[in-house]
Amino acid sequence: MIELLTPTEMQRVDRLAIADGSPGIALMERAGAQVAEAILRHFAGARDVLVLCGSGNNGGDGFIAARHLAEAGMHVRVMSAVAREALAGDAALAAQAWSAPLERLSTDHGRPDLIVDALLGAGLRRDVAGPLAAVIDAVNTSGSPVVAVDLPSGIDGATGAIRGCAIQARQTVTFVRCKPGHFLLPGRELCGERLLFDIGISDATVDEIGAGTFANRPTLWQAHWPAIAHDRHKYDRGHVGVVTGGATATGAARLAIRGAFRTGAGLVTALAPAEAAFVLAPALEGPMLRIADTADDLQKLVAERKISAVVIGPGTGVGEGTRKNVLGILATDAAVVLDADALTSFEGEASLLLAALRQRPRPTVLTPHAGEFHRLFRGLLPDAGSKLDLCRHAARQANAVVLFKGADSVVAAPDGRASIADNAPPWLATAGAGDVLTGIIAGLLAQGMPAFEAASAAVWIHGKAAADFGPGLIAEDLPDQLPSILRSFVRPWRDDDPLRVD
Ligand SMILES: NC(=O)C1=CN([C@@H]2O[C@H](COP(=O)(O)OP(=O)(O)OC[C@H]3O[C@@H](n4cnc5c(N)ncnc54)[C@H](OP(=O)(O)O)[C@@H]3O)[C@@H](O)[C@H]2O)[C@@H](O)CC1
Ligand SMILES: [K+]
Repeated sequence: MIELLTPTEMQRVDRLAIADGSPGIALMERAGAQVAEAILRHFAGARDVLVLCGSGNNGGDGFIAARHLAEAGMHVRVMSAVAREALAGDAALAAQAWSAPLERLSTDHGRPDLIVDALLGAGLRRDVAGPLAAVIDAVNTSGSPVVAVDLPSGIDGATGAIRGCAIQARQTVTFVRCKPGHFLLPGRELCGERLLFDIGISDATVDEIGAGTFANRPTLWQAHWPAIAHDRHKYDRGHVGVVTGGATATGAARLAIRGAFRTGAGLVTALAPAEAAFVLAPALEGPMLRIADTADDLQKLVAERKISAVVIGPGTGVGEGTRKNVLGILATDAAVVLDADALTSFEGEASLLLAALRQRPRPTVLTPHAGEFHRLFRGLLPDAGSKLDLCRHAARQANAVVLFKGADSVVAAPDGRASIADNAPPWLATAGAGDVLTGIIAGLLAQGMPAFEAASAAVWIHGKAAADFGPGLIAEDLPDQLPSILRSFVRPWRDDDPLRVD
């Protein structure tokens, strides 16, 4: 269930399911029943429930949930945005089955134990304003917990944006598949806890849509996890090169080095300017050190040392030197991760970078945070668009995998696939965490994992490492969290494994 469907894709799935013989009202009956079941399970103590129903099918789900909750003994009031006669289709059928009176939608809610938000779901088409906005405001200030049906009203299911104003829910009950708006901020925050229910639409029906957006979960990428065969030596496990800054700026590269090493690269080499050698040498034990003062030196080392993946950017400085080094590295056969200064050095000269990327056949991952993303791609992408849309455009333009970092990190590939992560805790926003991330990506690329999967896996592992550690995390803690996470991806043991001793 890792596909994320936009409201438009969801409507297509809906139509396919109906054409295959599941009547719309049957789907709505199951959706409404699931909402009621979730409420009975999670808000069992609620007595007075207020259900707010909109004019479309989201409201239809609300009428059905109201019926089930009343049958279960709760005291239920229903407010409707329109009169019964003004409802159409399945929503009209659902309202008919609610025999108690309908109140007119107003801000006069009292203080119910629970409010069910069935005002707007996948059919949100414009910004919320006027009386409906006043109702949403009243709900948000009422102090009553809210269960949202499908989406918190006012959240755009495709983008996670607040359209005018939106409900802050305690829990959101959605159906079939989550939507990008459940994962992208601020939508994710307004959903509260997210519950996903099956309403009888088969995976085969969802497959027909050919979704290209996925929740970033191990099931998305674990089939590509690098296998560790016992007959391999360290050279077969990939060689990561990390370009470092000068004598006073080697910390970021050292974090990347540790991330790459812990991720399982067989060899890691610091590629450092001569002035940094005496600072770096005592700080490296397993990783090696080679001197590279120019782009030529870097190219030679990559070829001679058979370096399979290079990180460049953390701490390397913004300017001509880094620009030349990046272009030199991009001309090699190594997989490349471009971060931080490697991206900012092309501000205003993105065409130079894009030209080099477009003719490059090897895997490349760009890892900008929001500031770096907008600086690099300014003027090259549409003015408006969600983080997901912009990241996809950027990946196509750059012919590279783009990882747009943040609390809702998006990874997009040039072929249109994208993943959205939701597992990064707030304390992961700490200096140097991004440097470790570049090392994890390079460590996976060096071991042969494809770029989209490697970047997505690295984001998930990075978030999990931070969540496992907990508050108080500093970037230096992240690499040491990796072994316990990676253990779960090692291939299962076999009884006939010659090296197995238990
Ligand atoms: N997919 C599934 O599998 C299933 C989906 N189901 C459910 O159906 C829901 C989708 O239903 P939907 O398409 O009828 O849209 P919905 O969210 O009710 O909104 C449309 C109404 O809102 C109105 N409206 C729009 N924007 C507005 C605004 N800014 N401010 C004010 N009004 C606004 C719009 O009015 P109009 O634009 O016509 O003026 C129209 O009347 C989905 O979220 C899920 O809950 C389940 O029942 C079964 C299985
Ligand atoms: K809703």
